[in-house]
Amino acid sequence: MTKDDVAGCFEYYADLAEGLDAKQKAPVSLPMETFKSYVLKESLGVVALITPWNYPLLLATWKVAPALAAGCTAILKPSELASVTCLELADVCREVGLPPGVLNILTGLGTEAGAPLASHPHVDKVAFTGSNATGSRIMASAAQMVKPVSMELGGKSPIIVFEDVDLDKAAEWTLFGCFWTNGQICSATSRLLVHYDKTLKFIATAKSEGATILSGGNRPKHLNKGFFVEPTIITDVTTSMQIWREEVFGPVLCVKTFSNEDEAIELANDTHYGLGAAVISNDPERCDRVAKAFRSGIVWVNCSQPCFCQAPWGGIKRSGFGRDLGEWGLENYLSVKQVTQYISDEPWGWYQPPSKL
Ligand SMILES: NC(=O)C1=CN([C@@H]2O[C@H](COP(=O)(O)OP(=O)(O)OC[C@H]3O[C@@H](n4cnc5c(N)ncnc54)[C@H](O)[C@@H]3O)[C@@H](O)[C@H]2O)C=CC1
Ligand code: BAL
Repeated sequence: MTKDDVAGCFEYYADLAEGLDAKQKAPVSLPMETFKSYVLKESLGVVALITPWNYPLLLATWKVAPALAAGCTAILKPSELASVTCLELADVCREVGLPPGVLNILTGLGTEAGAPLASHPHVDKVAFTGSNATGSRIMASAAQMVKPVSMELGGKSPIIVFEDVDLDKAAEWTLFGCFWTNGQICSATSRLLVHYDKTLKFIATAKSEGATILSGGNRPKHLNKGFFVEPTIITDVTTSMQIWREEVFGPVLCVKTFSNEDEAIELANDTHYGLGAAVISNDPERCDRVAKAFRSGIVWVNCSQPCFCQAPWGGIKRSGFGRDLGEWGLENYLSVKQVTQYISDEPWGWYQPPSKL
């Protein structure tokens, strides 16, 4: 899946790059006829792209493709846990004729490679995807030079399942939304809010489909080595518990019940994060209401996790700011310059001409 997504993302931004020239010199309407003004979109310059270990190539591509499309020179610092595919990407870029120095890969530890890169005075912008703790450190060092940053951080995303749905479909999206790629997804919908009436049936369905209910959380018996955790579903959670509030970045789904729409929305939004959120219901008006009420950057209706490079990706609150993907991802690497011209033949008239007397 990743290779196709990577190629698709480069193709998408190649198209947007071709369209950029036509967007130059967009006129700005002014209230005075003696002036005219237009806007230039210019590359930000040298950008540092710092990326995490999950989806190492795809998440790097979400930044490299728009940065190059915007005309930036990029220094990509991949995760020290998963750098190889990014080095391969550099080889491909060289093979297809990208001029030397336009894309640079800097491997190494966060403290030894990432931190000096982020604080380097010749870096014009830092685009970061990773944990909140690292994002906060990068923001603090960038602030010393008033350097722009964009932050794609963690989440603890909710999925609300209303009582009017087909249970099998809801169960599939709920499991996919949390357990896909072992839950190592920033936007994993790991807090399930399910209407009370459906709870027992929902759990029974999940049981019949082989999920581990109220037990998981252990190392699978047949895997003695490595970092494996059974898919885990936890009920009887309170909203003050760590498991409800903090990102696990693993296959753990917390379940709470609600009795009406307002309560579901309140529980969904009761988090410092605001990346993804999902609603499952057969009532389109309710889906619209809930989509508007969610405090998040991404909303999925009757699904969870689909991701298209044409649509904006990113969060609010402590999930970050700025957007990857879509035309918004390109804007991340462009600055906006106004050019305003005085077009009248008359003098400006601030200084009165000397008296003829
Ligand atoms: N919002 C989004 O789109 C996404 C967010 N994430 C988040 O990423 C996290 C998991 O990724 P990790 O690699 O564990 O995150 P991490 O924050 O530990 O590392 C991310 C990158 O930052 C670098 N780094 C570490 N310390 C640094 C420092 N002091 N200065 C500069 N760079 C430094 C690392 O070497 C790595 O390249 C989760 O919190 C997840 O939610 C992951 C994917 C997508
Ligand atoms: N699904 C894109 C990468 C992520 O959410 O971690």
